[in-house]
Amino acid sequence: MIVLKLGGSVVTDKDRAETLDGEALSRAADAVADALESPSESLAEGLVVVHGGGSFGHHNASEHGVSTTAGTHDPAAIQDIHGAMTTLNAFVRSRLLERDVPAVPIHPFSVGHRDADGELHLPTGQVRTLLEEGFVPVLHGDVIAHAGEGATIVSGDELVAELARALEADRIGLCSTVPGVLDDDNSVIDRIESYGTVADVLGESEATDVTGGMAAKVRALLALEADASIFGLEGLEGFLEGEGAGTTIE
Ligand SMILES: Nc1ncnc2c1ncn2[C@@H]1O[C@H](COP(=O)(O)OP(=O)(O)OP(=O)(O)O)[C@@H](O)[C@H]1O
Ligand SMILES: C=C(C)CCOP(=O)(O)O
Repeated sequence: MIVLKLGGSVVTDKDRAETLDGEALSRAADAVADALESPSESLAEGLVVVHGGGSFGHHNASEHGVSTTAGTHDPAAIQDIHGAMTTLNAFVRSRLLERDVPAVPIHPFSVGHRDADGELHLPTGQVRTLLEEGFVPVLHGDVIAHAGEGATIVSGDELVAELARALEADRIGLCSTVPGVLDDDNSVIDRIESYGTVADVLGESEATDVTGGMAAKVRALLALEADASIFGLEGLEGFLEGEGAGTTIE
C-alpha cells in the first residue's frame, strides 16, 4: 500500500491564515482519483492520505506557543488548533469525495498520544480495517495528548512515518511545494542516504511552520525501512502510477 502526504504548503496558501489553495487541492484530488481508477500494483493494496497544516494549524499553534515539544494545558488553544485542522480535513475530504474517492476521516487527537519521552503512539487497527474495507483514510497533522506537557503538535510527516512502519507501506510519498530536496544550486538531489551529507542545505519552512520544514522530513524518512520520495505537485501523478519522483530518501 501507499502512504501519501499532501503537504499543507501545497493544499493551502501558507502565507494567508486559513486560506485554501483550491486549484492545487483540485489538481491533487484529480491525480488521486485518476490513479485509483487504474491502480498500480502497490496502490491496489490501498492508499492512506495524510495532509499537513499549511495556513491552517501552524498559525494557531504558533500563537499559542505550542510546538512538537512545548505543550499547552489550555483547552481553548487545543480547540483552536484542532478545529483549524479538522476544518482543513473536511475541505480535503470533500474534494476527494467529489471525485468519488472513498475518503474518510481519522483525527489523530482522538486516537494517539505522546509518552513522557515525546515518542508518538498511534493505534492503526482502524486504519488497516478501513483500508481492507476499501476506504481511503485521511489523517492530518494535529494537536495530540502529551504526557507531562498537556498537548503538543504532531506533524503530518511524523504520522506518515508511523503509519508506514505500522502498516508496512510499500511506497511513501511526500508531495510538497518544491520538486524535491534542493541542493545549494537549487537542483533536485536524486537520492539521500544519510542526514550528514545534506544537513547543510536542509532548512526550515519559509512560512510559519512549527514542525521543522524540510530538515524534519528528511530525518523522519531516513528512519524508515521503505524508500520514500519527496516531490512537487507535478510529480504526484507519476508517483501514484509507480514511477520515481523528485528526491528518493533511502
Ligand atoms: N534543501 C531544501 N530543499 C527544498 N526545500 C527546502 C529545503 N530547505 C528548506 N526547505 C523548505 O521546506 C519547505 C517544505 O517544507 P514544509 O514543511 O513547508 O512543507 P509541507 O509538508 O508541504 O507543508 P506543511 O508542513 O504545512 O504540511 C519548502 O517550501 C522550503 O521552503
Ligand atoms: C500545526 C499543526 C496542527 C499540524 C502540522 O502538520 P504539518 O503541516 O504536517 O507539519
